[in-house]
Amino acid sequence: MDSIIVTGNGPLSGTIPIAGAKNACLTLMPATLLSDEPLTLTNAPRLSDIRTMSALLGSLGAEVSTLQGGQVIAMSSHALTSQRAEYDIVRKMRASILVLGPLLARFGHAEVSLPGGCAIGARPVDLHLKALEAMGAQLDLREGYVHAKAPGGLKGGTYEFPIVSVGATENALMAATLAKGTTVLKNAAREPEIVDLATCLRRMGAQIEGDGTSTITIEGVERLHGATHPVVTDRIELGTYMLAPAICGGEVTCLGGRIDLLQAFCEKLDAAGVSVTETGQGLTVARKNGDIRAVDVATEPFPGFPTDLQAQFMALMCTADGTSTLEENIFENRFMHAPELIRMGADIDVHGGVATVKGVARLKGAPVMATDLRASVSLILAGLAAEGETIVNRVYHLDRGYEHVEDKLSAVGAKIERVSGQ
Ligand SMILES: CC(=O)N[C@H]1[C@@H](OP(=O)(O)OP(=O)(O)OC[C@H]2O[C@@H](n3ccc(=O)[nH]c3=O)[C@H](O)[C@@H]2O)O[C@H](CO)[C@@H](O)[C@@H]1O
Ligand SMILES: C=C(OP(=O)(O)O)C(=O)O
Repeated sequence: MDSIIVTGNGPLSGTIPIAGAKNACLTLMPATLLSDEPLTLTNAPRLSDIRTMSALLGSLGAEVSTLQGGQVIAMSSHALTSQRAEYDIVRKMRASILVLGPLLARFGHAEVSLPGGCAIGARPVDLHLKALEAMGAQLDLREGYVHAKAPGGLKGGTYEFPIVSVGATENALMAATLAKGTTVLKNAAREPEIVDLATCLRRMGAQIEGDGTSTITIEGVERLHGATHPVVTDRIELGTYMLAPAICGGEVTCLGGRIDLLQAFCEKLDAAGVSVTETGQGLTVARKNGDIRAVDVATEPFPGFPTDLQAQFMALMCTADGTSTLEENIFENRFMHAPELIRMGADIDVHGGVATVKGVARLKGAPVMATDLRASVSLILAGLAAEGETIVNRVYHLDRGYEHVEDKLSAVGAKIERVSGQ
């Protein structure tokens, strides 16, 4: 297993290119199942999760080829051989459940393994299923699989999500594009990845209105056609790299970054004493006057502060001036980075969904264990600011969501290297 070794060595300077969004690409790829014509994605990120989704689509008989080093993904589902997503692949990645809606909508039946929980929470898929049932799907859970049928096809319906779910909104949105009649999704997720999916589906001929608001209306069409679509910028990768100069000083421009992708996060950075300037190139980030102030944060669905940046923001708060509270409202177990940050000298107290962080003068390097994707990168950020060497183990979590992290950070002056394990 590979490890990443980070040695804190002062201010950073330069540019970091931000990739296309993992979480957009993972829902855009299953959209290919809705059509027998090719779907091509450009600006795709080069990540292990994307390879897992390619393998899943391949197991269904889709043709998936990657071009330009992985930045272009060309897919075709004209000769699908299976509508069954097997546990062996699904268990590797929860986003696999996103093939359910498209398969059911196009073929009238599908079997998809239930993904199971993961380190950050139980993460049920009940809302995905209820939204599909509102479109007439008949569902049966047997032997760990969802067996879904829609004899005669899905029919438009109205479904109000009891809580905001990104994945359930995506599954329902994709399914509704081929349902007969009108579907209205209420209390829908508003994340930029939902807007990106709707934009791509419209390019494929879907009729969708209201994406980006909490009510999405979809008029079903007979068939969707091929399209080429550029994946939206990864706002979580963007926010992560914006925190690098905030944590160790200097000035970094994140190429392709936009404030509207991360408004709530940028406001918290501003309150903490970090300036963010939007230019034609992207976002330029630097400390305003050297000091970082403690700032309270509560995670919320978009447009609120993203849960996927909570761990990284905690790394910043570890050496802030004062005490901050970080409230996690999306996942029940998303503070696993806290004990590892404590090993690096942080002062953090976790009670239920709230972490209280008292800023310390300096973190100290230590061997630490990555427990999930965003926890992993928070330890790297902490390592950039720490005295001495931090060794982050189990970096396979990191490779799910960050391409070439060591190259991107080295390019702005960080001392970071990957060490291959056996
Ligand atoms: C691949 C992808 O895009 N992943 C993102 C997506 O995950 P994902 O789509 O899985 O997250 P959701 O928005 O669905 O989850 C929000 C909350 O709803 C709960 N829930 C969800 C579905 C359901 O059927 N029942 C239910 O109870 C979840 O357990 C969680 O507590 O949005 C999350 C919230 O922004 C991000 O952290 C993930 O990075
Ligand atoms: C939680 C995340 O991803 P996933 O939903 O794929 O587990 C994430 O990207 O931070």
